[in-house]
Amino acid sequence: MKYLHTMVRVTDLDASLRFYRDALGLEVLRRTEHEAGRFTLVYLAAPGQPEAQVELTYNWDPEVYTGGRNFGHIAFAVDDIYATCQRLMDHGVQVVRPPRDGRMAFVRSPDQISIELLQAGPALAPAEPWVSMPNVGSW
Ligand SMILES: C[C@@H](O)C(=O)SC[C@H](NC(=O)CC[C@H](N)C(=O)O)C(=O)NCC(=O)O
Ligand code: NI
Repeated sequence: MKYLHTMVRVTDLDASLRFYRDALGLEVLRRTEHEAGRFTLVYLAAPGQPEAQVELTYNWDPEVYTGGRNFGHIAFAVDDIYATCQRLMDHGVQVVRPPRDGRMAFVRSPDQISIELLQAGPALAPAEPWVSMPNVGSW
């Protein structure tokens, strides 16, 4: 068995690409338009990790997605959690759980999907502004 992808339905594909591609740094591997089913699929992955994908599903006809607590988050290891969080903030993304411990942070996608960011290797040394940055809501 081989892990392929996690699929999330998105309400605004352009906003989601600005988040997953531009802010988070994932690369678009493939995009398919499905006229009959009236939906678009976009597959993304971390650079150099094409085997572990996020599949964005965009239904052309608007739907309301009520996410249950059963879905937790999608997690990524990052080389520098401070730089990653700064880039996300520079793209207008709120860091709901700042990396005060130099190790873990959470952000949410435009559709409120939780994204966990974990520092690869040892935690970074405590540093401002992260040390004194409060949580924002839940994740
Ligand atoms: C190609 C493979 O990775 C897929 O996931 S296609 C699965 C297929 N997706 C859709 O039909 C997308 C549009 C649909 N309206 C939806 O929102 O899912 C599918 O069978 N989806 C059903 C599901 O529960 O994922
Ligand atoms: Ni799929």
